[in-house]
Amino acid sequence: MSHGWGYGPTNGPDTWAEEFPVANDGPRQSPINIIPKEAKYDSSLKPLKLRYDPSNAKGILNNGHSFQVDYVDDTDSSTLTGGPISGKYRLKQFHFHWGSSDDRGSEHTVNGIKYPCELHLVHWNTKYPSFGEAANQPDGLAVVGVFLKIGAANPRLQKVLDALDGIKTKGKQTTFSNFDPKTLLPGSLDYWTYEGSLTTPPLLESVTWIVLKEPVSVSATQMTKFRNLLFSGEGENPCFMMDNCRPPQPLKGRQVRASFK
Ligand SMILES: COc1ccc(/C(C)=C/C(=O)O)cc1
Ligand SMILES: [Zn+2]
Repeated sequence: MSHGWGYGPTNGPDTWAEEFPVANDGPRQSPINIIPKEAKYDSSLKPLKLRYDPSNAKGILNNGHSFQVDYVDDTDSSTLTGGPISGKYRLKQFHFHWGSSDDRGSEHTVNGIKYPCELHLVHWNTKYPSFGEAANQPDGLAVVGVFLKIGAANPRLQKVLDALDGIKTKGKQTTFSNFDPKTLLPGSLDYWTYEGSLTTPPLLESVTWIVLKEPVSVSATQMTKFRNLLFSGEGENPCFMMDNCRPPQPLKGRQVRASFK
């Protein structure tokens, strides 16, 4: 039976370096703790431009580590431009990381503070022929991170949360159509940016991170729906999906820039 990486006591983030040495040796691992006072305002940073076609949404999948909403990415109809990046990056998927309680769950932290959940919108650089090729390039990926903070129920999340009952176990997927992920973003697109990596194996150091300063809301009841997913497959011992978050990694001299004063 494949052991495989995960978030448990025997296969969690502290064990990943056994199969993926970059976990410990890499100079640009993610996530990180963001210290706003140490971020440098960069007036050359452009505003983010996110243009998504809702009809590109194609499915929702429980991948055994999180769930992801996948997008058709064979044209430039859902793209990220501007911000710290050059050129055009296509939306591939979005997914979340969350905790077992409302005091933890995000991967990035701000002054050491954890949010209960973090959304990642994954994009790839169209100067490369595919996501797979781009994922192996230092400027191949751009991930927009959005913190979720406990508050009023977020109606923008509901369509995603209502789909989770259909993908409870690892490997399950259903169609998921007509969804604009721009509706998940906060009012302000102010961001911090730094050069980092995927936060799950293979932990490729190909990500320009764009972490939004302003969180969006999620209610405690909505958070229970995330935690009702299973890491485990149908017919396996049930293991509820939570704390699927890698802790912050050493900054190793990297500069975090801010798009705002
Ligand atoms: C092996 O294929 C992979 C594709 C995507 C990813 C991502 C997007 C990881 C992350 O979000 O940290 C990993 C593997
Ligand atoms: Zn992620």
